[in-house]
Amino acid sequence: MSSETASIAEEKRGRPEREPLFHATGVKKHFSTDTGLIDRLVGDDKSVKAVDGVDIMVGHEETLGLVGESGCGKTTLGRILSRLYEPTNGTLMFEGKDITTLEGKALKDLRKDIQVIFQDPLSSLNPRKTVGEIVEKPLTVHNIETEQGTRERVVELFEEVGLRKSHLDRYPHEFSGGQRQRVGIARALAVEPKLIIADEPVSALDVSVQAQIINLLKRLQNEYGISYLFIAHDLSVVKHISDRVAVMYLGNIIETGLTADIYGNPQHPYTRALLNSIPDLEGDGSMRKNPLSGTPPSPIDPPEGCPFHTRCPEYIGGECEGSKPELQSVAHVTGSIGQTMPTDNETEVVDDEHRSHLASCHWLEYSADKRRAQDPYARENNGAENES
Ligand SMILES: Nc1ncnc2c1ncn2[C@@H]1O[C@H](COP(=O)(O)OP(=O)(O)OP(=O)(O)O)[C@@H](O)[C@H]1O
Repeated sequence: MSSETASIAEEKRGRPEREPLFHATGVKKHFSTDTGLIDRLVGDDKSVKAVDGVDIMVGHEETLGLVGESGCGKTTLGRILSRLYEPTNGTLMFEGKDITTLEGKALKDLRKDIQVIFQDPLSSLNPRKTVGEIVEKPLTVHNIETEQGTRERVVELFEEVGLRKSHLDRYPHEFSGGQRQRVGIARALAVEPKLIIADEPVSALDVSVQAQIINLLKRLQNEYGISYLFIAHDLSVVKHISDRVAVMYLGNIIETGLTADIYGNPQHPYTRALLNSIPDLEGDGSMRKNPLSGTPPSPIDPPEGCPFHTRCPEYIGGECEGSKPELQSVAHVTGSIGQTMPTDNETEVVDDEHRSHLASCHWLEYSADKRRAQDPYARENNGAENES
């Protein structure tokens, strides 16, 4: 780490900010479909409800993992947060400022703070440019002057991400998938962003290369003080990198919490079923009890009430089909499963049936989230726990 990057992380840590880095509320993205005149006249809403009312926070220097089955809206949400898509509804607050409708120079400046890394770096790297030119471009676009000069800064960025100076004049197709992802990371890092939205950044890579990229992202987080929204369908990868996890289903966040809580003590039936769908690799490799079955309903016509009720193993009838549950803050779960069920910041003892009912009907947000997301020092305080 250069002294320059060390000071970036130190400067970010020293700021007395208490609000989350990113706080989005009531976010919706409804894609219109080509409906006929009659549908439009009778007001039949055939839009794709890709994101359907999401509240989400990302804290300073933290990694929030975003998981859920294919088509649940992860990419759409990531694109809204990075302002690549306009939200249909909702408010996006970044560092306490409303960025929902930024345009022109203000939006260009925001792009410096929020960068995106894509799953397929080949399609996001210009094939006609050398990788050196690709990494240099954001420095020139944003008029970023560095002490050592642009070319030397590009060399330094290459070294930061594990590439060599001799790679500078090669083209993207001359690299392996892992190396291309490193180029994508160097390009994002060039502008020293505060938040990187990483959309399935390792999904296309071999397992050993995945681990290298994850370790690289963690190291850069420590050096530069970056936050990540890490989108992935692979729950094992998310577990390794995330401080907190948000679980998404059919355009909604249905549970968020510290990684250890989500994986060790999931409360929502969907989270439990999703985790049960990972083969038990420490056992005999078989599926666990009650894995997910079926496929999600269409986001054009999501079910009334709890969107998961059509597949929920804990479905209890009419109540699940009533009003759509709200994400609720609940006390941190400390007991073993079934002994306690948190409700509205209180912990009360309930029987198993009541527990299932509550878990089915209330979407859960551990109150520990809020402490963490509002505390810029939380990562340092909790870092040791996460590494064990
Ligand atoms: N531009 C679009 N127009 C219409 N529908 C869209 C558009 N983009 C996404 N969708 C739909 O919105 C829903 C959410 O898609 P999205 O790609 O955000 O999900 P995802 O969780 O990222 O899925 P995956 O893991 O497969 O990438 C899907 O039903 C998808 O078909």
